[in-house]
Amino acid sequence: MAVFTKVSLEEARAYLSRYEIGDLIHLEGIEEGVSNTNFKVETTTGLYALTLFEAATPEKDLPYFMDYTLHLDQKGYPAPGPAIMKDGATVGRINEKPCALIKWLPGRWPRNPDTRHATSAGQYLARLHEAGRDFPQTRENSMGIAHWEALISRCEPRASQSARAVAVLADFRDEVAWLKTRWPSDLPSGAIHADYFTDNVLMDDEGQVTGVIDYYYACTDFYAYDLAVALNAWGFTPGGQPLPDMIAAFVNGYHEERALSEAEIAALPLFARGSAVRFTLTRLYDLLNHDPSWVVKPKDPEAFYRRLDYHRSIGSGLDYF
Ligand SMILES: Nc1ncnc2c1ncn2[C@@H]1O[C@H](COP(=O)(O)OP(=O)(O)O)[C@@H](O)[C@H]1O
Ligand SMILES: N[C@@H](CCOP(=O)(O)O)C(=O)O
Repeated sequence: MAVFTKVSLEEARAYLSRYEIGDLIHLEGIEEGVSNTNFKVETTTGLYALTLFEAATPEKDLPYFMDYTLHLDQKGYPAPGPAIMKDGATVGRINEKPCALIKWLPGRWPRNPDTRHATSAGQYLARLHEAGRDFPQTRENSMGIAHWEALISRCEPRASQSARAVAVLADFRDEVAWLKTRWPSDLPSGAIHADYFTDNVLMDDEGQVTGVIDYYYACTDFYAYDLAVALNAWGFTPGGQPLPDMIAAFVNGYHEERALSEAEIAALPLFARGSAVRFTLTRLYDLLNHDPSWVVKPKDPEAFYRRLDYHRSIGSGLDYF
């Protein structure tokens, strides 16, 4: 469950009075999610999500996230743009937590995605990149390759309890060194989502995207890296076995909307390896630092580590198509 911070009806009413969005009808805690506290809010003018940002989301970056989603929303992309307060602000505070009221988007994330879902998701990732092309702000990828060695170092002290974790981190020392010598420097780049997982893409009953949420890792990086993150999320079983048809459906959906260059296609296996390292590392860090009394269950790092074997076996980016 993800209501880390409670909000009473009185507190919600007082906060919502800063907006011109009518009167509060209903406030409901959302159990899903692992990072932030979310509520579904119904007012006399419509539906919204109220997010209270917990420690995982840096407060200093909230203006970037709000401006980016507002930009996408204004371009007609189905992103949850923030509601704007009477004084022009988009970020407020409830119970000492920074918070924002954002648009509620229709749809449900696909629990059992098939190739139809993957094609639509691929198309909408490409549209996200196109819609953000003229977004003028930048944000460094705080989970990008420049940070993986430091993340390995932060995992190592606690990893010594587990022979498996020690072996994975030793493998990653070599892997990151190898990736760094080959990482491209001049591919098309811009605003990326950086966490385009199935649970962040809302869809209708026909498997078509209705909304893309959770922009709290958004940053400036290569578009093809964002695609590789998404292929790792959509193209494997929950346990980490590859689903080549899903990978092909996603990548072809993307390519239809935004044609990938030869250099971007060539970089895909490298980016897919890097993104498998990134998510294995953050999941491992969370697992090693998990307190069993916490309600949120840590995600499985092994499932992401297995993806690395698959990408190491790929000869060319064209093999994903
Ligand atoms: N703007 C929104 N529109 C519709 N549903 C939303 C919206 N924001 C959050 N949700 C719902 O809340 C859940 C958790 O939100 P999410 O942003 O993924 O939380 P976390 O960052 O904690 O993982 C989502 O799976 C979705 O069901
Ligand atoms: N998608 C990441 C976890 C990021 O958490 P979120 O709750 O902010 O989406 C993973 O699967 O490791």
